[in-house]
Amino acid sequence: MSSAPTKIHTVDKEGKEITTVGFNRFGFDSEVNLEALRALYLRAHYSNAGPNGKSAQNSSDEDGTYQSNSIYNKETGGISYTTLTRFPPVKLLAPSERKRVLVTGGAGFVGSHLVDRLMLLGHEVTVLDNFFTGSKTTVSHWVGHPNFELVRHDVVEPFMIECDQIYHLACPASPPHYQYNPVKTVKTSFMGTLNMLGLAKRTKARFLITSTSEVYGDPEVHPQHEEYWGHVNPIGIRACYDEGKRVAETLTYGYQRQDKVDVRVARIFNTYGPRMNPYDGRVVSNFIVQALKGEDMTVYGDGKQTRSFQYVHDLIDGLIALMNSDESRPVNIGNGDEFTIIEFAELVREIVEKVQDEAGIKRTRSVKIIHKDMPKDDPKQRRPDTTRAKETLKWQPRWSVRMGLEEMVRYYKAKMEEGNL
Ligand SMILES: O=C(O)[C@H]1O[C@H](OP(=O)(O)OP(=O)(O)OC[C@H]2O[C@@H](n3ccc(=O)[nH]c3=O)[C@H](O)[C@@H]2O)[C@H](O)[C@@H](O)[C@@H]1O
Repeated sequence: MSSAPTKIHTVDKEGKEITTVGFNRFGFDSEVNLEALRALYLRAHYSNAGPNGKSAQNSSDEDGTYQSNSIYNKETGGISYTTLTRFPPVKLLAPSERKRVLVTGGAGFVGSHLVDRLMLLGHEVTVLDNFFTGSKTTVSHWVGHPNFELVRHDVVEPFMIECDQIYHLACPASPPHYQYNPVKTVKTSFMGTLNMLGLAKRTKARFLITSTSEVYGDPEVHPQHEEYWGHVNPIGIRACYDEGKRVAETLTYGYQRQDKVDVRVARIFNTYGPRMNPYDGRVVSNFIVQALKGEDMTVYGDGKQTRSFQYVHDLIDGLIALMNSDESRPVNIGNGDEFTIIEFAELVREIVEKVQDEAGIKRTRSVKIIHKDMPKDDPKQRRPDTTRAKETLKWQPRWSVRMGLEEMVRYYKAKMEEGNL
């Protein structure tokens, strides 16, 4: 089903139109046009850069987006994939400005957005991924580009390459995924980080690890600031991830002290956006998919636990700013807008209904909120104190939760229409 084009009006928390993401800071220009990014993940009828939006730069793909398509045939049960005949235009940088960047976990949800940004900015990007939770489809629009390389590799094994910057993201991040094979999760955090730090030491590349708010465990300090040591159950079902990331931070600062490796540590708080695996079990993807399909939304426990959700473009701004800044202490990157999970379920339902109304879709039933058992050790509250990021990176989130959710709902809705969800 192809919908009529929807002019998207995206405003920031202050009501100002968002037309670009990123900024020129710390000698690194990370600014790109939002439409150029959207053309890589939103279908044309949801992008102002589509055939009717006219702002697209020499777009070659039929529908004005730079995405490879998957076409599902219901009758045969077969799926066919197309590749692009022309790549999205990237910035032409002087060789002295062009960085060789390694992104581990670059085919994952966050990794693929970082890759899009670095590629559009004109850098040379190598992605390492074992495709355990990442997927080739998230970066397939870059495969074959002269600035891009995709390598199937598991970071628990050493890897050699010459590079200037390493963004080390590789690790399953959703609770059902990281608990699926807890030994492998610890191994990935420990050995993967050890290998990548060894690589940084040899190449003198700057090393950034994406740590997590889960290092604070079930926090007794609220909101969480970077000086808080956390409250983690070291033998619980979440420990493989929490303790894995804690030891990864320990290793990172060990290499800094011992070997003078130039390190950056980002503690990422709950993040959502397009390309998040719809079945990875996290709350944002679960709620949107359930509401779009007209299924009941599953709130765990009484739903009074809180989370604070940030949109993926804000996170990428923060990661790039941190990498290029002089801040080597851990930095929280997250959005301070805190919701109880019940409130959040209601917000998602309202936004899904808005997007459905916009497309003239009639709902067959009203979506109910139901309760399921609370998973063990689930943190009761979480909100970042982002004073450090504000002071040292001059970074703060621009996307309201509502704006980001609208875009994510449109992304999943388009996937659903293609038979891909
Ligand atoms: O982003 C973070 O800071 C970290 O925490 C998250 O873990 P969690 O906050 O538990 O994320 P979700 O699985 O999305 O759950 C959020 C809350 O919603 C609840 N939930 C989840 C799924 C669902 O269907 N219903 C539901 O009520 C959970 O019990 C939890 O209280 C992510 O999974 C980690 O990748 C990340 O490092």
